[in-house]
Amino acid sequence: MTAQSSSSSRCVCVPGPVNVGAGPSGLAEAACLKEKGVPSIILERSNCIASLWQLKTYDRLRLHLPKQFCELPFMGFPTDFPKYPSKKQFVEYLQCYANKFDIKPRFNETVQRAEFDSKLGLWQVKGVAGDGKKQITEHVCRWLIVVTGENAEAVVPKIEGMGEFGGSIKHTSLYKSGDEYRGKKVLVVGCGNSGMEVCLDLCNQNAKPSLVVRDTVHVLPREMLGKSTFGLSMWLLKWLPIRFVDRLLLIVSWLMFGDTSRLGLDRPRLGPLQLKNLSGRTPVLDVGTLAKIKSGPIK
Ligand SMILES: NC(=O)C1=CN([C@@H]2O[C@H](COP(=O)(O)OP(=O)(O)OC[C@H]3O[C@@H](n4cnc5c(N)ncnc54)[C@H](OP(=O)(O)O)[C@@H]3O)[C@@H](O)[C@H]2O)C=CC1
Ligand SMILES: O=C(O)C(=O)Cc1c[nH]c2ccccc12
Repeated sequence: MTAQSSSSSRCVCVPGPVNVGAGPSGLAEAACLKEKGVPSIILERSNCIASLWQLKTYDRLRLHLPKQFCELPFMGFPTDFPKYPSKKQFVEYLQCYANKFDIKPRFNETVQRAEFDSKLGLWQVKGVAGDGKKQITEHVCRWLIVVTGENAEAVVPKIEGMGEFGGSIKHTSLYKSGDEYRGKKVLVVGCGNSGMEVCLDLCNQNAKPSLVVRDTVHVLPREMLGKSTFGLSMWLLKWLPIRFVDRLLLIVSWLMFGDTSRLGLDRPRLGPLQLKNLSGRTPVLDVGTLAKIKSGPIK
């Protein structure tokens, strides 16, 4: 026990790895370990699995890639799910997955610190649970696996005049639907997959969105010739060099969209797949936004 009466602390030895994060990757990895007979625990700061999906995404979200590319090991999506499952379906799938592999994360426990003792060859992982009455658990283990994802923290840029701005400013992680913006003018900052889709949603709910684009961007159709652009790209990469596949993607995109720079969307010099490989920047998969930019409702 610590000196403070408002907090308690204990130490537990974990026979296998400690995983931080109960998102899709954390669940997949815990299931793989279980299949090999390795016990592990998951510490999750939120109160549910896949918290980003459940709590911080907009209503109209669907997978952008066909379901066969998004399934976790040892368990496919139900056959009656559509090609591009909805957020609700994806979460339902993850819940079934956790049940099937009997994965029970320790919810509401935030990892605050992890230190490796090189003499003992052990990690000491500090998990803090509870609001007022803090329960501190020091997990001692040989392996620590951080599975906290790429997009867990919202980034809100500091923009001059933000403080004096009379309207509301919202990060996409808090955006649910364009319903509350009906009839209003909305400036969407950022033209990644979220920004582009939020614009479309706003437009469909009769708001008046304008999109800020600060840099170049590759917008590709979600499907080409009836095949998913992602699937087609991966298949072509088996036979052709990446530069050639990029060429093909850009030619088909040009045939489908025309010259996107006429809409204010200049393309990077590198092709979409090369850019993804070199910088991690993901191409935007269009689900109807470009047509609305072209026809006028999105500025
Ligand atoms: N259905 C699906 O499967 C979906 C998947 N996603 C995925 O989720 C991940 C996160 O996507 P997303 O939320 O779009 O975030 P991203 O990081 O992909 O995009 C953020 C965008 O905001 C721009 N930006 C950042 N700061 C500023 C600023 N101060 N002024 C102007 N522009 C700015 C960035 O520009 P710059 O490039 O210049 O930095 C970039 O274009 C991605 O991997 C995406 O593919 C997202 C939505 C739907
Ligand atoms: O949506 C994402 O986050 C992706 O990673 C999608 C993606 C990665 N590489 C690609 C190549 C072609 C089309 C989509 C993708």
